[in-house]
Amino acid sequence: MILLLDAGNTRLKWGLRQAGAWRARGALERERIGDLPHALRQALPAGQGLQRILFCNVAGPEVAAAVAQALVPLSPGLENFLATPEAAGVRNGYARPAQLGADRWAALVGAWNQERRPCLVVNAGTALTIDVLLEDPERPGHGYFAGGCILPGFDLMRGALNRHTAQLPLAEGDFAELPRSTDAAIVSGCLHAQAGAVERLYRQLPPGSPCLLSGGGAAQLDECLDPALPVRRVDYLVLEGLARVADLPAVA
Ligand SMILES: Nc1ncnc2c1ncn2[C@@H]1O[C@H](COP(=O)(O)OP(=O)(O)OP(=O)(O)O)[C@@H](O)[C@H]1O
Ligand SMILES: CC(C)(CO)[C@@H](O)C(=O)NCCC(=O)O
Ligand SMILES: [K+]
Repeated sequence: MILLLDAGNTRLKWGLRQAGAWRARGALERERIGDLPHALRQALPAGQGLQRILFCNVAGPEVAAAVAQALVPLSPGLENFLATPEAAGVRNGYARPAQLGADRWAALVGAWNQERRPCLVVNAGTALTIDVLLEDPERPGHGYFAGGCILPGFDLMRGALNRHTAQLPLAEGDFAELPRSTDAAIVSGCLHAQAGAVERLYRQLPPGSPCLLSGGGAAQLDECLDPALPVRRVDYLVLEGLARVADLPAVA
């Protein structure tokens, strides 16, 4: 059994994989990382241990330490997954490839290996990331991460308005094309900004390319995207990419 871990800034997502298939997946709030061994023991078939742990972390050293600590009783040792210039058939176009968030890189690897064609890779989490994945002009059949954007996620956007103004509440409610209340104006303003950025970056792709949407905010964002956009909702895209890397034969 292999354990794949995606530590984001809000939640830790985990997946157990065996013989190329998921045995179990789940998510924990970052304050509940101590519950990870319990969740894993419930999911692991009796008598089965972990052969390998692949850890993708963009949440900093404290979270890394908490995860390592929680896994001591189970752990064969954590392998850190980091962005590299190339992985599993995808080339990283960042000026400094190692600067790219490991979660974005894993999602891009997962996306290419699912789609094998250009796509927009969107993760609506604590941050919203919108990444352009093309076919590599230098290596047909391979993926090329051509660049992408980082925005505040929905909660960060509406939270910033609330914290830094006198009159704006922590808005709740539904999206409206043309809002007529303060709450709707804030909720819709944040979602218009996010959807607009997705639709603008989508212009970088060949017409008809899929837009892969994942993360805790995916459903909410999906509701206000242009219906003409070919959206594909993918749960746990980062874990899919990590699984692809873990399933590869080790480089000698
Ligand atoms: N039920 C929900 N309805 C609407 N939006 C939601 C919901 N749950 C989460 N979100 C939005 O999703 C974003 C964060 O999602 P979540 O807490 O699942 O983090 P995540 O996708 O695990 O991100 P990270 O990888 O950064 O931890 C926030 O912007 C939040 O507003
Ligand atoms: C953008 C986030 C926060 C998204 O989780 C993460 O991928 C990150 O910290 N990235 C590092 C910077 C970058 O990707 O350019
Ligand atoms: K994040």
